[in-house]
Formats: sequence, C-alpha cells, structure tokens
Amino acid sequence: MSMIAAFYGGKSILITGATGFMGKVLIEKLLRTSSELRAIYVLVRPKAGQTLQQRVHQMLDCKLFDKVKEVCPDLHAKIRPISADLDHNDLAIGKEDMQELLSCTNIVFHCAATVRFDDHLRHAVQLNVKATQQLLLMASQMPKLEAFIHISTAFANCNLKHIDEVVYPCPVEPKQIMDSMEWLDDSIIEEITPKLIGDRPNTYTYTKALGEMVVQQESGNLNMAIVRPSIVGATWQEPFPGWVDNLNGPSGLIIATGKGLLRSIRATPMAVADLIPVDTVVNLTLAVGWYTAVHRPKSTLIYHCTSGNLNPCKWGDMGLQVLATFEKIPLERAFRRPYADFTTNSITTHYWNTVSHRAPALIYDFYLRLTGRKPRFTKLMNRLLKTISMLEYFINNSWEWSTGNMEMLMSELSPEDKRELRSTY
Ligand SMILES: CCCCCCCCCCCCCCCC(=O)SCCNC(=O)CCNC(=O)[C@H](O)C(C)(C)COP(=O)(O)OP(=O)(O)OC[C@H]1O[C@@H](n2cnc3c(N)ncnc32)[C@H](O)[C@@H]1OP(=O)(O)O
Ligand SMILES: NC(=O)C1=CN([C@@H]2O[C@H](COP(=O)(O)OP(=O)(O)OC[C@H]3O[C@@H](n4cnc5c(N)ncnc54)[C@H](OP(=O)(O)O)[C@@H]3O)[C@@H](O)[C@H]2O)C=CC1
Repeated sequence: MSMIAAFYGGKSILITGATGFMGKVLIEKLLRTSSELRAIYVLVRPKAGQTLQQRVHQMLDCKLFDKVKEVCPDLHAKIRPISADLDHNDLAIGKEDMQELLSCTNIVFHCAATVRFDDHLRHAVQLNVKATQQLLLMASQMPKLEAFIHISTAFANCNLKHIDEVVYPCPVEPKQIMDSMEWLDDSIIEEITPKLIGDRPNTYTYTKALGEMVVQQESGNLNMAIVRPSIVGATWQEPFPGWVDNLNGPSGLIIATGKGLLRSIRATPMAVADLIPVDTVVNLTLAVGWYTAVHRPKSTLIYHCTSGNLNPCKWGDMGLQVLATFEKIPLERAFRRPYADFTTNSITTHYWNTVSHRAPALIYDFYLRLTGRKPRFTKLMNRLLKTISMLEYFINNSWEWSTGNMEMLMSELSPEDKRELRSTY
C-alpha cells in the first residue's frame, strides 16, 4: 500500500463540497485506497427536496463508485452525512454533529464553494470567504486536527501573468468586505462590484482570492495548506478515464462541440490550455494532506496543481484533439456534424455567432413549432453563448504558475506514490 494511502488509515476526515465534482472523486479515492480510514464526514445541504441521506445514497450510486464497492463493501458506514449549509453564518450544523466533528476530525478538505462566474458578490463572499472563515474557526477547536487543506483556484490571481505559490493581498481587506455585505443592499453591491473585483474577470476569482487571504490571516496555529488547481477536467485514469458530472469549465463546451451546437469560439490558438484531470488534482490534494500532517511545514504552503509548465497544451491543439475524438467517437443525436473554428476578433465572432449559432437555432425551432413540438434550441444556444462569454477570458490569455512547492512535494514521495502522481501529468 502506498505511504499516502496508509497515512489515511484510521483517520476521521471532514470534506466540504463532498457532493461536488471534485468532492466525489476525493471520496472515491480515499475509500478505494484507504479503506481502513475511520470515517469521512461530509457536509451536505438538503437540496431539491432530498434528505441528506438520499443525496449521499444517490451520490454513491453513480458509476464513479462502482469499483470502490468491490473493495470497500461497508462504504455507506464509512460516510457520515452531516447536515450543513454554508449559506448560514453558523453553517447550520446541529449541536451534536458539531461536537462530534470538533472532537473527532483529523483532516479537513475544504472544497465547497460557489464556482459560478456570475454569482452575486454577496453570495460569493458568503460561500467563498465567510464560510471559509467559519470552518477555520471550527478547525481551531479540533484537538485532533492534523491538517486543514483549503482548495482554491490557480485563477485566484488571474489578474497577474506570472503567479507564484504565495498568497497575494487584495486591495480591500476581507473583513471589510464581509462587514459591508452585512449592511449594503443588493443593488448597491451590484453597483460597486466592478470596482471591487478590479482587473479580475468575475466574482468567483475575486472571492477565491479573498478566501486565501482569510486562510492566511485567520489560520492561527492551524497546520494549513492551499491547493490551486487550474481548469479541472474529466478523470484521466482513476477510477476510469473520462468521468465528469457537470458542464462546468471545458466539459460543457466540449460536449456542445460534439453535439454540433458550438461551431466557433473566440479563442487564441497559441494560448496555453492549462487543463488538469480531476484525479490528478485529487492525488495531489491527498499528497498535500499527508505531507502537511507529517512534515508540519512552518508556514502555510501553496501548491499549484497546473500542467502548463510541465506538459503544455495549446487551445488550438486541444480544439483539434476534441474534433479528432468526435470524428472517431461521435455523440449520439448530434444537431450537426462537429466542427469548431477559433475566431480571433469580436467582429468575426459576432458574425459566426449569428450565422452558425443563432440563425440555425431559430430555423430549427421554427421547424419544431411547425411539427407541433416545443422549441428549445434558441434558449439552449443563448445559454451556451452566455457561458462562452464568461469563459472567453480564460481561453484568450495565458498564465505562468511557479510549481516549486509541488515539485518539492513530488521529491518527498515514495517511488510508488511518485509514479501514481507523475503518471497523471
Ligand atoms: C473546440 C473545443 C473548445 C473547448 C474550449 C474549452 C474552454 C474551457 C475554458 C474553461 C475555463 C475555466 C477557468 C476557471 C477555472 C475554474 O476554477 S472554473 C470552476 C468551475 N466554474 C465554471 O466553470 C463556472 C462556469 N459556469 C458558470 O458560471 C455558469 O454556468 C454560467 C456560465 C454563468 C451560466 O449560468 P446559467 O446560464 O445560469 O447556466 P447554469 O445555471 O450553469 O445552467 C443552466 C442550464 O444550462 C445548462 N448548461 C450549463 N452550462 C452549459 C454548457 N456549457 N453547455 C450547455 N448547457 C449548459 C445546465 O445544464 C442547466 O440546464 P438545466 O439544469 O437548466 O436543464
Ligand atoms: N472545477 C474546476 O474547474 C475547478 C474547481 N476549483 C475549486 O475546487 C472546489 C470544488 O469545485 P467543484 O467540485 O468543481 O465544484 P462543484 O460546483 O461541483 O461543487 C461545489 C460543492 O460545494 C457545495 N456547496 C455549494 N454551496 C453550498 C452551501 N451553501 N452549503 C453547503 N455546500 C455547498 C456543493 O454542494 P451541493 O451539491 O449541495 O450544491 C458542492 O458539493 C471549489 O473550491 C473550486 O473553487 C478550482 C479550480 C478549478
């Protein structure tokens, strides 16, 4: 068994964001490789009328967990759902649950966040800043805590071209931002948001940067680390290739290309596509948890989980690879034969959006109406174009992330763990 997997044996682990894309892969990897772990506490909010037990059962029923059910038959007993809602200042965790979390937790993986680019600043601050502060406060009352791993994003400082593994200060202190959210009304917040986020493209990257400042300022004596993944895509190898469960980031656009919906996108073919498979992110995150707990670095280390300077890929290459894949393995019921071109200026982008996106959707919806069916393509196309407008910033710029800490961590791993982590780069 790998040294890292053995480390998690007997441990009680608290995961926030456990029902999310990354959270699920993290749970799967822990249960599959460290089945001797004591418990995984998952903070889950009741959603869409489901109880948290129903949500956890539904989560464990997905294909991702097929392999782990063979090696960890008692996986349901290992998972402890805890009702919580990070939209509430006290996280809406019950007294008894809180007592158990405080007394038992050895490792915290804080993955929960709002990852929407267009979230209202109030909500993004609540989830990505205030909830992080609350979790740090909880962690400071955990006598058995060995490490707290905070998941940020490599784009938290996307307003810089070269990004080091350090926490960069934001112009306004997080505490002032959180206090102002208490008394400003929504319309005033909307008005001042562009000024506050400054040269960052959205509230997501801005509040992730604020969250990092809170970690730096309020972690006290906690044994902390921050992991900054770049653009997280489907699984590369574990537990099987190609697993993804949402349309975020590249996934939605790749599927839209395969369905023949997306025919052109404003992108810079030579810009670096810093994509990273979710199982690589999880392997690095578990290695960071082990290293932080065992080696107890003197300060909070930040680890860039990026591929650009280790195994660079350009958007142009990625686009060709996507099209070649759909040539070999076409999606069912495609609207048109997949083809996607990169435009480089807004005039041609506008032209192709009209000719290749909006007009065909309108015509097809007209045909659906004529044949007595509900039109849906115009709405879908508008959503897709809105998503693209939010993502364009990231596919028309390149960044350089230093990876000294990540490479140091690699040098500390056993040959087996190193193979596992390096194999996914
Ligand atoms: C040639 C190949 C080129 C490939 C080119 C790749 C470029 C790839 C760049 C990535 C760059 C990220 C770099 C940051 C790295 C992080 O840290 S990203 C963290 C993850 N965050 C994201 O990706 C957030 C991006 N998405 C959003 O913020 C929101 O989805 C948006 C863009 C504001 C859209 O919001 P919205 O219109 O309210 O849509 P949303 O609520 O998300 O979904 C509504 C409906 O649309 C559907 N939908 C959502 N997204 C899509 C989509 N992309 N397509 C179709 N339907 C969709 C949903 O399924 C949903 O359907 P229903 O449930 O209503 O039936
Ligand atoms: N995906 C990516 O490309 C990247 C992601 N990251 C970071 O990784 C982390 C995980 O991202 P990812 O898995 O993609 O995101 P998802 O949107 O898939 O998951 C977000 C998680 O946070 C939970 N959550 C959201 N709001 C609340 C709330 N009010 N109370 C309790 N839980 C809540 C969600 O629970 P629920 O199921 O109830 O909604 C879900 O489990 C985030 O911190 C993100 O910033 C960093 C870089 C890239």
